[in-house]
Amino acid sequence: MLKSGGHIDRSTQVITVKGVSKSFGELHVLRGVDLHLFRGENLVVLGRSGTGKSVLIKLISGLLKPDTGTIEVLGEHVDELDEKALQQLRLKIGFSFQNSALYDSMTVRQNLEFPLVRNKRHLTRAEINHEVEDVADAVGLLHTINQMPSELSGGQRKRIGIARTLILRPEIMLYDEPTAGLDPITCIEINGLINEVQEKYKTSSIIITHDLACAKSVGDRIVMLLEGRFERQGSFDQIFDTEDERVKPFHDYNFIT
Ligand SMILES: Nc1ncnc2c1ncn2[C@@H]1O[C@H](COP(=O)(O)OP(=O)(O)OP(=O)(O)O)[C@@H](O)[C@H]1O
Repeated sequence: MLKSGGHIDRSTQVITVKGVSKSFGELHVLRGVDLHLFRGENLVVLGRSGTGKSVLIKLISGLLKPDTGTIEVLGEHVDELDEKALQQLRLKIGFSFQNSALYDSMTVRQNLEFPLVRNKRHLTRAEINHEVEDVADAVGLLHTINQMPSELSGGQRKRIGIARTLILRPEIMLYDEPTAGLDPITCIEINGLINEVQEKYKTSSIIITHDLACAKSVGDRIVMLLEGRFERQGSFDQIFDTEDERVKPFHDYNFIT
């Protein structure tokens, strides 16, 4: 299904990265990158392994500081915030990371309510139950709520991980390799879920991936990180309509038609 893009507010940028460089010793990972995310948009960041996609996410969430440049998230200059202000800002950002595992000793319900109990202490038990059931339903797994994570499939665990992130109603979602390690059918389901989340929760998202099927399915716009810079941006077809020898093998390798 083609995305309409009708939900995107192009007059508001929820993330603005300007002239950001980041090196580790002699390794120049990002070399003056500019990037923006519009409100309501799904932006895919494509790049080969080791090109700096995770570094970019860490810079946006204030876990790393840039060597040069500025990063604005929801109107705040991330690189100027102290730890307390950063923590407040991070509550508005949902992180779906590859290693954001569920707690094995807790039920699905307990996993989902954990962020609420920790961050929204004024909520009543009834309100917590309502929120938990709402997000479990949104990811299509209300029926698993009393199960243990070990009883779920890999795709179901991923969905519950996303639901746990959604429970704090983040304005921004950052997905790091959402389809990594999943079979093709489950990948399609997760891509569908990312689009449903965008619509239902009005999130603005950055999706980091090297899965082109994922990029094609979820991306309203795609940027490609090449040699420390965003060399290409546009729709999926625009990105790959090139004779650039650094881009073509990427496409061929993924066998996307
Ligand atoms: N804290 C750090 N200290 C030193 N080097 C780092 C640090 N963080 C990242 N790097 C290096 O920066 C480069 C980019 O890393 P990054 O994790 O962003 O890659 P990536 O594009 O996310 O790759 P992958 O798709 O494999 O996860 C790598 O060479 C990595 O070793």
